[in-house]
Amino acid sequence: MGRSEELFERAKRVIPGGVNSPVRAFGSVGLTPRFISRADRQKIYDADGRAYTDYVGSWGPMILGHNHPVVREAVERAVKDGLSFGAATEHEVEMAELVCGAVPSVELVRMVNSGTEAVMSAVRAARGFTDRDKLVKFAGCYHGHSDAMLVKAGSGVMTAGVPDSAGVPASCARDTLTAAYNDLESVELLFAENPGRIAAVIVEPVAANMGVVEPAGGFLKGLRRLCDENGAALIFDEVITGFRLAFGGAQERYGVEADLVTYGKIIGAGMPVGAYGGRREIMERVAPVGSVYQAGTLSGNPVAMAAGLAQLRYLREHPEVYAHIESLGRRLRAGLREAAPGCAVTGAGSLCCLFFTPGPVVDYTTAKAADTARFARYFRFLLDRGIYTAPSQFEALFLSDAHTEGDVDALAACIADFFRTEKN
Ligand SMILES: Cc1ncc(COP(=O)(O)O)c(C=O)c1O
Ligand SMILES: N[C@H](C=O)CCC(=O)O
Repeated sequence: MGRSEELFERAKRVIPGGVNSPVRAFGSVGLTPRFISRADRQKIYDADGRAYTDYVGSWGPMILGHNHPVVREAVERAVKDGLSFGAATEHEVEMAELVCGAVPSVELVRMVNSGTEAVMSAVRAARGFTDRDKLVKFAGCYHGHSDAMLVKAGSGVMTAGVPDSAGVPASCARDTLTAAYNDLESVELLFAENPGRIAAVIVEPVAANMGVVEPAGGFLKGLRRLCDENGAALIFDEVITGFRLAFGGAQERYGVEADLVTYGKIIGAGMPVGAYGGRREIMERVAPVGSVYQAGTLSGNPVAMAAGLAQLRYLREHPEVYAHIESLGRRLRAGLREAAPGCAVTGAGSLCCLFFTPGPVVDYTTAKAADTARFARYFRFLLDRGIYTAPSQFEALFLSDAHTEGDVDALAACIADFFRTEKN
């Protein structure tokens, strides 16, 4: 038995399913999860000392690659001053100034500890501002695990066999309405059926939790128009896309401004951080200015802020990072189209996905058509050859500045081998 197997057996005795987040359990690919002991640049190393080229990047935060010296040194400096004060710090001011300076629609921003918290709080702010209860989300989009968001959710929920999660009271889910991604008519219909009752429409501007699904031309602008016409707030969940698809995120890339935006992952550089922000008049409803209550003992933690600030400053000062990961994304998608005949290849910038269905994949239903048993065989083939990708069809493949053209060519070549092996 290898060390990962041993650790998994121990873990299962004391942690539900042996993991602290379900997708990590490798359940949908029928394997024992690898326990990771360290990571550097584009490589991660498991407890048995095996090296893998990593295309998960901690699910997005590691846009510069693992263990980047600029981030590591900032953390080391911050740690020397103490781990947490439960009081305001200069780091938080700098972080807020940086985010507001990067994203025109964000006039005020509040730091929290995860993407889940960011979304939950943004939704509360939208409800407080509009004095309405209902919310529109899209099937297959994932916005963390707060009760109201576990309705037709993406990510691990798509493979868990509990599409809407047990334990969510019907009263919490009742106000969550679901529309189809890339289908403006389905949103129009919900507005028509619920006049004056919808507080917000929340969307992943590029859906990256049902595999990767790009917004069709006009979809995001159409959502902007529908929200304006109906007095609802438009919330972009940029937990994955923020500071990844451009420094100003999906809003910059697609030229659409949201009323509220949520962040996580990259702004924490690997530390547990989230944030929500947006128009001043909405964010001024948040306590202590307004009556929408939201708080956090560790929010704006100095060590986490130091890590996030170091990464964001580096990104702001090195636009060539975006040029590099964009070009890697294009190269990988081209390689996959050649390597994987009959499969849909999707993505935007440094997010990519290979769907085991011919596609086109445009929403939850078409994503769900993927052959997950075949995906599991593909995943195992890659893992055996030292390539670590997300252990589920319904996740993204993340590229970082540490990846090279050689890495993505090797990945495409390995996938081509898988397809050849399958034929024989
Ligand atoms: C788009 C999106 N929103 C929200 C979340 C929730 O973030 P967290 O896992 O940090 O709570 C995630 C990822 O998990 C995500 O991908
Ligand atoms: N899709 C999720 C985040 O983006 C995967 C991370 C997790 O659930 O552990």
